[in-house]
Amino acid sequence: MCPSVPLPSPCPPGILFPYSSPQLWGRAALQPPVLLPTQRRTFSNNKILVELDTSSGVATMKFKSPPVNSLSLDFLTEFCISLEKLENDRACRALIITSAIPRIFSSGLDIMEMFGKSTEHYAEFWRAVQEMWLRLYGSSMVTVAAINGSSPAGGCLIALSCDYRIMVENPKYVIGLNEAQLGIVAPFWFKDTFVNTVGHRVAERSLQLGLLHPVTEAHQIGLVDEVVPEEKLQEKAAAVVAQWLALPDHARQLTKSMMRKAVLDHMLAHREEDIQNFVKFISKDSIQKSLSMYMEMLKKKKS
Ligand SMILES: CCCCCCCCCC/C=C\CC(=O)SCCNC(=O)CCNC(=O)[C@H](O)C(C)(C)COP(=O)(O)OP(=O)(O)OC[C@H]1O[C@@H](n2cnc3c(N)ncnc32)[C@H](O)[C@@H]1OP(=O)(O)O
Repeated sequence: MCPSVPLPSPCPPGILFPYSSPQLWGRAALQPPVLLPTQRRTFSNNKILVELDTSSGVATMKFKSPPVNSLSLDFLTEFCISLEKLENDRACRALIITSAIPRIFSSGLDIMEMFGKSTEHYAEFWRAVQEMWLRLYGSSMVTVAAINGSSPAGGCLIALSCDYRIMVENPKYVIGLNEAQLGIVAPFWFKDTFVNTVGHRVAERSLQLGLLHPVTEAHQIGLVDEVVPEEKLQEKAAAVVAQWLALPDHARQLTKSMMRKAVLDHMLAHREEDIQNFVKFISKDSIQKSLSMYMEMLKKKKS
């Protein structure tokens, strides 16, 4: 089958036809088929650092928003811009997402964005959360979450939206959709993304109890695909990416799209309604009180 990129015609003499080599399938196949020295392109903002190795087509994205990589409106905006840049870059075929903050992958949605703000702000914030998920879950790149710390709620959603999850083995790290513990509810597309990863029964129990799973348990239920020691994480992520990139991009991408289309389409069809539901829900006094108590609890835990 032909890739969806235009074929060079005629094939230049003296070189292998680029599409015959699995390593050259896909967007990077348009590069001239000569051995190039490793080339790195870096771009950064104050929340995220991205390094693209143009010879392998693999980008590494590091969250670097202290103290806990919470997903504020600014963070989500920078995240979406970075994803868009990589998606539109023909030299990029894969993305590894990890954290530069010790012990934390991401603490999830920034609770302060959902507390004591205007309805307009809630709507803008929620649209940004949706946008992040649409871009990541619908990405045509190979995406691997290299989870080097705890990853509750929205942080877990980022990991779930990737194609593969590798987590560092550490008894202190947890991951899961713990919204119920905060007195809030994971929206249907969080739930669908979770169900597509761990299956209905496991998701139902985990969501209702708002469980944060220790790493070994997360592995057992299929929430993470592999567990590795910290020092092996990047090496493992690179090996997984290489395995996935060995396939023709168009076949992998069409398969990914087939598997995820129903969930993405469902959300797109109900996007505005979902924003209205969020604004109505989060503006309730009882929900604001729950969030306030949760933040208090976090602060007390420290003292
Ligand atoms: C009918 C249905 C309609 C649909 C309605 C939809 C409803 C909404 C759905 C929302 C979906 C997703 C929600 C979320 O993602 S909510 C966020 C959930 N996250 C958590 O529960 C994590 C909370 N944090 C922690 O457990 C810990 O902080 C940590 C991440 C394990 C790190 O622990 P630590 O000891 O290293 O650091 P700590 O001292 O606790 O924190 C440092 C400071 O950071 C603040 N902070 C932590 N997490 C958040 C956060 N998510 N948002 C904002 N701020 C956060 C913490 O308060 C500390 O601040 P300070 O130093 O005391 O000022």
